Amino acid sequence: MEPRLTAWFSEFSYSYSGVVQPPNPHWHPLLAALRDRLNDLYGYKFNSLLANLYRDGHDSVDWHTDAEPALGNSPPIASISFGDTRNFELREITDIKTDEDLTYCKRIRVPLTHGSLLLMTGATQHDWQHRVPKEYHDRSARVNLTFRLMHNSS
Ligand SMILES: O=C(O)CCC(=O)C(=O)O
Ligand SMILES: [Fe+2]
Repeated sequence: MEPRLTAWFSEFSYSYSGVVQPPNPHWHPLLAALRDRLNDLYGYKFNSLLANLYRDGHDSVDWHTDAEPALGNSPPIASISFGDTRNFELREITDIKTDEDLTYCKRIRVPLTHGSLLLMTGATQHDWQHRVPKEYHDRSARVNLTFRLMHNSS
């Protein structure tokens, strides 16, 4: 699923892909300021953050949806990137069940550059999977902040 390093900030715990992140309410002031700014801008109530460090081009996260029950239906996720550019890929999984069928599904590739903000809302987590694939070119470190809205402890 991933080689990458992660840190979790939330009053709630978070379980995904067999990983359990315990509650960690010790927000760094800069991260809390970013969270509050996003909430002011978009009217969401982001209360949690999964921070990801891709150390180089060998770090990655495989195809997944962020559809944990504690995120509720149609979860909003705001993703801010710093450091080296990495490709963020989406593939549509509507009505598709097998890996074989996924060969010909609709795909989108977005290079996420330093300072970029990507918002995933609506049915994105229901209808699409996403990943950050390994790169075969040299890549230096990239930090990605995914702000999430947890409804209860999972
Ligand atoms: O690194 C990214 O841009 C995406 C990270 C991601 O999908 C996740 O942490 O759930
Ligand atoms: Fe994700």
